[in-house]
Amino acid sequence: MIQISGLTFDYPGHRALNQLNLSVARGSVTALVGANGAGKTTLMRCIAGLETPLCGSITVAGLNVQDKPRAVHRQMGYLSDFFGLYQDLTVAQCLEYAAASQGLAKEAIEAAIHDTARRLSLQDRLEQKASSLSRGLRQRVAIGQAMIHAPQLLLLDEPASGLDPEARNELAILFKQLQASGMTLLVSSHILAELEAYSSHMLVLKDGKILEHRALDSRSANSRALQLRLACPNPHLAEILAAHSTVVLSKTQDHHAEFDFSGTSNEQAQLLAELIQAGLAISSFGEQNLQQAYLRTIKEKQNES
Ligand SMILES: Nc1ncnc2c1ncn2[C@@H]1O[C@H](COP(=O)(O)OP(=O)(O)OP(=O)(O)O)[C@@H](O)[C@H]1O
Repeated sequence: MIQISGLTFDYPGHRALNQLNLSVARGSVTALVGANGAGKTTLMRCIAGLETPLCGSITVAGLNVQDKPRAVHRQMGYLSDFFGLYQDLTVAQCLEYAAASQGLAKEAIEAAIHDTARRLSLQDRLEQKASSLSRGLRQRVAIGQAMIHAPQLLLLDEPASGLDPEARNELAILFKQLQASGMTLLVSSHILAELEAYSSHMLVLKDGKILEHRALDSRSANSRALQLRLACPNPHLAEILAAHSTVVLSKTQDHHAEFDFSGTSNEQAQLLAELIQAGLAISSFGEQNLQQAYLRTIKEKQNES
């Protein structure tokens, strides 16, 4: 869906993106993560055709973003990290405005408003003014504006910032529904637990470069990152784990280990049984979450450089 080759972007006196190469698969949901200033917003703005790179090329659905920005915009929705709504417009008017500016035919607009409102559970709010909406509802209207033209690709910059846990959960459910309907999503956030609920891939940026881009779905990966925690420390933990040919250790302490495991779920269950049999008092055993995977990536790459 997105192909990027040799992308470099400079702000005056600062290189924000440095020779990025990237391919984002159709139908994926990619969590775009990285520290403040890593280049996430700049990357999204370049993909959205809102910035002109120094060099490199970006194509979306086979269309070159610089050559055919309007055609690309028809395939794409973009929610900026600082979006605004016209306060005096009702929700229906906000959606109508977005539909018209996306070039939807007049006769298609009414249906698009109702379809979008239904998907975002905004049907009961259509006549309410934007100024009277809660933060979560405003966010949903802004997402509605970005997707009213049924784009193939949705770029969302910090879509959950400022939302309460319930609204975040609703957003995660929505993103899963959008993915199920065939949409490709690129979503940036600092809250990794939230991205984990719906992401299929993780793209880590650091200082304008890609640190890692990989699938999160362990069912499609050859190996998965597991972690184990002990109720009582055991000085032989590393030794016991290392005896298994399916295990490649990445970090061990007396009470905690992180490792890559290559094997089926049955073999994983077998490993757990053998570790318990070996006398380890295991209090938790399972896949690393996104936050742990992210911190591990950052650490590994730091050690490499
Ligand atoms: N208009 C600008 N002029 C100069 N430098 C800028 C400008 N906008 C961003 N930068 C710099 O470019 C780098 C990348 O910024 P960007 O906003 O893309 O990062 P980010 O990963 O989205 O950060 P955050 O998580 O804080 O939103 C940062 O070092 C930032 O200071």
